[in-house]
This record gives sequence, structure tokens and C-alpha cells, in this order.
Amino acid sequence: MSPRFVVLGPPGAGKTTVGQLLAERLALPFRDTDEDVVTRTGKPISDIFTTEGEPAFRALEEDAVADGLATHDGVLALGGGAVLSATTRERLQEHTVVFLNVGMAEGVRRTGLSTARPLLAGVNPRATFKTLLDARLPLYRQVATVEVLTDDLEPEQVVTAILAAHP
Ligand SMILES: Nc1ncnc2c1ncn2[C@@H]1O[C@H](COP(=O)(O)OP(=O)(O)OP(=O)(O)O)[C@@H](O)[C@H]1O
Ligand SMILES: O=C(O)C1=C[C@@H](O)[C@@H](O)[C@H](O)C1
Ligand SMILES: [Mg+2]
Repeated sequence: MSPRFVVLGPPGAGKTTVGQLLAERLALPFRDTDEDVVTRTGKPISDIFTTEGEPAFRALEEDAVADGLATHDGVLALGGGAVLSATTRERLQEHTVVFLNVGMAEGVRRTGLSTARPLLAGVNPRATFKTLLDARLPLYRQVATVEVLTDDLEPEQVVTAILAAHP
């Protein structure tokens, strides 16, 4: 069993929104590793970051991704930082991986001031988002089989672009 599509990218790229639409379009189940971590621990992600720290969250995330890759046969959305794990990048090699990209301005606009995203909750979300993008772009591209820049596309158009690349 293997996901039909794995969807990844920075916060606000639309992994959850587009992943759900893509799954609907294909009549497949949707799963999101962020939700899996919340379900398994019974805690919001922001709480895990605050009380246990980012490394603890990354370990939980790595396990959730491994489980999703092994057991989910629909659309699997990963957390925005899942590619920071070299083990996860290795595991993604055999999969169809969609990198949803978003530029800094649009990414910050979409994520707004939400405190649900602990890494962007600081004083300067624009600078934080840029640092995060610069560090992760090569990692997203290393594992992706297709990249879609979502800045000027509606979620439905992103789905269409994904299916055009991987019919
Ligand atoms: N292509 C798009 N055009 C306009 N708005 C979008 C688009 N994709 C997503 N959005 C909006 O941006 C916000 C963030 O989207 P979403 O939660 O799907 O991102 P995400 O990649 O899952 O983020 P996270 O990494 O935090 O889970 C939502 O309000 C969503 O409606
Ligand atoms: O970009 C990130 O590092 C994160 C993105 C979210 O999906 C969550 O996994 C968490 O808030 C961390
Ligand atoms: Mg999401």
C-alpha cells in the first residue's frame, strides 16, 4: 500500500486545502500527518512545541510520516517541516511527491497571525518565513516529482495542475 500522492511544502502552501480537494477529485481518502500527531498525542501541535520542544515534535512527525507512507493509499499531506528529516527524505524516494510552493508575501498572507503555527508566531513572521523557505527549498525540491507554484492559483487550479503533471 502506498499513497497515490504525497503533498508537501511550506506553511500556507495549501497542503491541507489542496490535498483534501485532490483526494475528493480522485475519490480517495485524505490524511494529514499533522492531524495524526495531534490525534496520537491528544495535544495541539503548538502545545507539543511549547512543552516538549521541536525535536520531540519532529520525532513524532517522522513516525507519523512513516506510518502514513506504509498504510495510507490516498492523498497524504505532510507537515511543513517533515522534509527536515533525512530519514523521511529517504523514505519519500519511491513515492509520487507534490511540492506546493508559495512565495514569502503570499505565504505570510495566508498563514496570517495564526498562533496554531508555532514557528511563525514570533515578532517578524516575514523574516521567519523567508529563513524557513531558504533553508527548505532545496529539500522540498530534492524529494518532489512535481512542483506547483500556488501564489496565483485557486486551490481547484492547483489540483488541475497536479493531475496534469501526474495523470
Ligand atoms: N491556492 C490558494 N489560494 C488561496 N488561498 C489558499 C490557497 N491554498 C490555501 N489557501 C488558504 O491558505 C490558508 C492555509 O492553507 P492550508 O492550511 O491548506 O495550508 P497548509 O500548507 O496545510 O499549512 P500548514 O503547513 O500550516 O498545515 C487557508 O486559509 C487556505 O484557505
Ligand atoms: O513548517 C513547519 O515546521 C511546521 C508546519 C506545520 O505543518 C506543523 O507541522 C508544525 O507547525 C511545523
Ligand atoms: Mg496543513
